[in-house]
Order: sequence, then C-alpha cells, then structure tokens
Amino acid sequence: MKTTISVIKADVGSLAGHVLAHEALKKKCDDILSEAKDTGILEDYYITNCGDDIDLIMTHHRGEEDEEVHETAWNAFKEATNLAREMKLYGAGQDLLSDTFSGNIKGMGPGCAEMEFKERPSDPVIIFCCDKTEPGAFNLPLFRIFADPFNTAGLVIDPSLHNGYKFEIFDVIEHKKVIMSCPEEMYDLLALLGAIGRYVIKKIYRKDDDEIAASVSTERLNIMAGKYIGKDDPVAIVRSQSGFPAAGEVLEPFSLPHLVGGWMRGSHNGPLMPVPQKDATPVRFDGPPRVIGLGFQVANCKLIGPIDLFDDPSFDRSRVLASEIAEYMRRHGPFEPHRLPSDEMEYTTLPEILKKLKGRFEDIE
Ligand SMILES: O=P(O)(O)OC[C@H]1O[C@](O)(COP(=O)(O)O)[C@@H](O)[C@@H]1O
Ligand SMILES: [Mg+2]
Repeated sequence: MKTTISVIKADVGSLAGHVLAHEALKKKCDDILSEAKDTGILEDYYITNCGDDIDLIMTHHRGEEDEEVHETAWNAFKEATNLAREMKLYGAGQDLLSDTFSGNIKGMGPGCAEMEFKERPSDPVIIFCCDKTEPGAFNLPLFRIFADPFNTAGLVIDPSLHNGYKFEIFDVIEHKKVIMSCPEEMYDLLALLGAIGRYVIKKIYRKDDDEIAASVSTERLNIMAGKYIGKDDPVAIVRSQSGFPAAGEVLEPFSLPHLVGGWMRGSHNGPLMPVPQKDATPVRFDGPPRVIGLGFQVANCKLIGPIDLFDDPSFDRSRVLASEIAEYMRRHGPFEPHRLPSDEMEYTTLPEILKKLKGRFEDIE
C-alpha cells in the first residue's frame, strides 16, 4: 500500500498584525484533524506554523487530491477562521477565497504540496514551511539539492543519484508546465528557474525510476484573487537518503540566505532566513522572510518526529548574514531592487496609486 503526504497551509488570522498564528487556531485545527484520524480519513498528522501561516502535515492512504483529505483541511481552516473572527485576530480568513468547499482545495486559497510513494525500509522526509515569501523561493535551494554537484556530493559519488533528476516546472502566469532533465538540460532549466516570480518547481523525480523526490506548493494567491491579499508563503516536501540527497545535502543550500520576493506587503526582495520553529516570527519590517525545516521518519504511514532541523548552531552564521543583508536591503527604502520590479508589483496595492497619477502625464515632444 502506498503512503501519501499532504501538506496544506493557510493564513487564517494572526497576532499582532501578520507575525504569528495564535495557538488557539492551531488547537482548533487539531480538533478537526484528530476527528479525521478517528474516522480513518487520516493515518497521522502534525500541525505547525511558520509566522502567520498554519501548516497541516498529514499522512494517509488516499492518494493526491483526495476530496475528503482536502475537505478536512478546509474545515480546519474554516473553524480556525471562525475563532479568529471571534478573537478579532488580524486578517481572519485571509487566505480562504470562497465560502464553500467544492471538491479540491486547489484554487480556493490555501497552498498545497502532496506526494504519494511506496515506503522504503526507512523513509526520511523533510518538510519546509516559509513565511513572507513566494513559491519561487524554493527554486534555488531545490536546484542546488538535486542538480548542483558543488552542493550534493552524492550526484558525483553515489551511483544511485548519479543519473540525475527530472524537474517539473510550472509557468504560474501562463498556466503551462514543462519537464526538464538534469544534468543534460541544466542550462535550459536555469534559464527558467532564475525567473522566480514566474517559473516555479512543482515536482522533482529521480530519473532512473521516476520515483518522486520533492513536491512544492505553487499556488499564487494574489494571481488567483486578482488583487493583493497576502503572499503565497510556500511549503515543500523533500525525501532524503538512500537514492535521494542526504539530509545534510538537503539542508545545505539554506545556509545561503538567498534573495526572495515577499517581505513587507509582499513587495520587497529580502534574504530567506533559516530559523528554528521558535524564531519563525517575522518581525523586522514584517520579516525578513523565514523558512523552517522539520525532519520526520515516515513509518507505516505514521509520522515519527519531528526534529527542528535549523535549530542548530551551524546555521547561526547564516542567520547573522541574513540580518546583515536585511540591513543593507532596507537602506534602499522604496527603491528597486529592494522593492520588487514593476511587473511583480502588479499584484500588490501599488496599481491603485499609479492609477491616480495617470492623468498627470503628458506626451514628450
Ligand atoms: O494587512 P495590511 O494592513 O493591508 O498590510 C499588508 C500586510 O500584508 C503582508 O504582506 C502580509 O503577509 P502574509 O502574506 O504573511 O499574510 C504584511 O507584510 C503586511 O503587514
Ligand atoms: Mg504568511
């Protein structure tokens, strides 16, 4: 029997402003997920948060896009929204774009990453959850994990990784997808992946046997809603060891706090800071953007763990570097490249301001 991991996330209200999902909301989600476990929809689950986003990590035997699993997550977020409204938490129900569930949570606001696989004798899985950034934030680290031999020693020295991986890329603007194979198409792949606001990695497969290796939530809430609601704070599931990159190879690229879109008002580039769970509180200028990494062993569809992987002094230097980059970027105020380029600002509140100025422009002779 195969195991499915579904990670579904949403921001349904937080304190103070957009910093932290309240414990009471996570408790509400826990009530709904525990009921789903009792009735056999879920085999196991773990609830966490990164900043104002609640992340439901669920295991089951129902495959991807299962209606009952998606409805369970929807009901959890709905109940949490009701409580957030009672508590007058900020942005209550922010990520829920509809009142009623209609079969699949995709397109309804929450982000969703899923994968189904036959468990190996031992299956380590790492779940990454972000706040104040967008799905393209995973492009650079996932490329390095699965295609860069300077990051992943196994690509060079381990025969089970040596043939490389296939990347499924979504064009989130044109709603198209393409599969590219590495290492032979590496330069073409990078030509796309560098445009982090448009081309995002959806899934990665091992080339030898098409075994699923990674899955990312690619929903872009603002594009879906047609207006600025919040950023599309993504999640990713990555399998590791024995034919996949080792856990240390999976974590290594996050030692560079690379620049990602998001931060204040979803409108600024800033460094992605790898943090332990307790520091997943984006405070300075509503940031800088954060990522947490939770390590589980998946055993007979149960989740053993997690270990809070960035809760380690070896990432201290990356956090200091992230703070230094944050300081440097902040000095630019409203100027690019701290502020996002104009085409990305289309999905923020800036167009309303520009509309007001339109009539003031005259032709240049
Ligand atoms: O909610 P407001 O006051 O319109 O302000 C916009 C808010 O949107 C945000 O970008 C929301 O971030 P999230 O996507 O994490 O919810 C904050 O940085 C900012 O405070
Ligand atoms: Mg958020």
